[in-house]
Amino acid sequence: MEHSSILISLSLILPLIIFLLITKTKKSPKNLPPGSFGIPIIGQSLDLLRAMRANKGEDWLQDRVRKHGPISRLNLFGTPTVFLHGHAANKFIYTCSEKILANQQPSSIRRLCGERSIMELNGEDHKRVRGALMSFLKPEARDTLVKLFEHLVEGALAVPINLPFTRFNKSLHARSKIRDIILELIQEKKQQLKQNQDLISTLLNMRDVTNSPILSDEEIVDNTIVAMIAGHDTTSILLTFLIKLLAENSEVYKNVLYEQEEIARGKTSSNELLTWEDLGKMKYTWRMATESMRINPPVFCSFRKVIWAGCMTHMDESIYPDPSRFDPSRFENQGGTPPYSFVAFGGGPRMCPGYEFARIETLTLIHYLVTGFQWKLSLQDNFFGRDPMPVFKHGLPIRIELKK
Ligand code: HEM
Repeated sequence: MEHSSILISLSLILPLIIFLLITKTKKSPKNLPPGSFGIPIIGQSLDLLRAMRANKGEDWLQDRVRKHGPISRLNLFGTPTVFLHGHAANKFIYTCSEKILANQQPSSIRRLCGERSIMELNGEDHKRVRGALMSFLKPEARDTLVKLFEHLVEGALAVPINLPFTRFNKSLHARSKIRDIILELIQEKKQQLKQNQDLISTLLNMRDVTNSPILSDEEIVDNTIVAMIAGHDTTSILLTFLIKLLAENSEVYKNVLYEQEEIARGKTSSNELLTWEDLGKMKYTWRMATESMRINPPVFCSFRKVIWAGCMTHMDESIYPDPSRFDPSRFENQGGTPPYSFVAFGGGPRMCPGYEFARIETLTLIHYLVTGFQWKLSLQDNFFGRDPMPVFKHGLPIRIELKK
């Protein structure tokens, strides 16, 4: 072997030997939960991501619970962390003070969404930004930039190694382009001084008692990115599941159609828009959407300083008997269900501020879809994996036509 190749081999193997020696000789402190942190930075990330892409994320976490119990340590997406499981964990996380469990995302999400995004902030800063976002989330929001956001989301749960051709590197590039576009929009909107037409002008126009802007430009950039990610993929994946469900389950379709046609019949013309009152009448349709999110929650796991998959309570037999059965009537009377059992939108002070917005989008789309169109799935065998959001392997091709 040539000298140069020996040197290259040594430089690759030596760090690994040193790492193994260190981890062998270093005793883990007694008060850490069971488990291990694995290889630095990578830890168990690749294992979990592989399981999620095969839609086996829940099984992977269940195995962990069987092996180490409901609390264990691991290393995910560049951050040594603690995994918590179960209904008691949901209750603890959603109700405990931020002094005990401050919000902190894995470093991949932090670097893609920004240091000043709502998901990183705590205390008064969190309240200020959340208030600003919530005051916008009443009217409608949407924009272009879809492709860049797709790239950005792909790297949200990834090992945060920024080397050329890695997913994370592609996502960071997408973030930097999105940041430039949003900064340019901020400058444009500052000159136009238009009132609350969209998310950015709403955030720009917000003033405190001294008439100073409530959010800095960087905070507007980071939180526009979060609102786009949190608001786009979540609702669109819910709608994808519902379109599939309605095509496959004739009983559910019949009930939804009956409810929506009743509402359409109450209109004097087909151009008359839906009202708040109409949305309130769509009780069965929302129960169907809720049951769909119970079985297939769009958001699989969340992070504070710990990671937990709160939605695993959705499959707890003692809370939801025969949990794999699709049954919207479970949500008719919620009296007997313990709090923090259905957590598709999270809970506590960090519960999804887009809940109402997502409900309006979903109910409105389903109304116009079932009353105006009929459709069939083009593919029968189609399964989904999480990447990190649920994605159907072949998309969801459908044959759709106007109702006669
Ligand atoms: C079906 C639709 C949706 C689902 C299932 C969903 C789910 C969630 C969940 C589980 C959380 C809490 C995560 C945690 O506890 O760490 C959350 C937070 C959040 N969601 Fe949603 N969401 C949806 C739609 C939306 C929409 C439409 C928007 C905005 C346009 C939005 C904006 C946000 C924001 C900004 C946060 C962070 C809140 C904070 O940290 O205080 N979401 N969402």
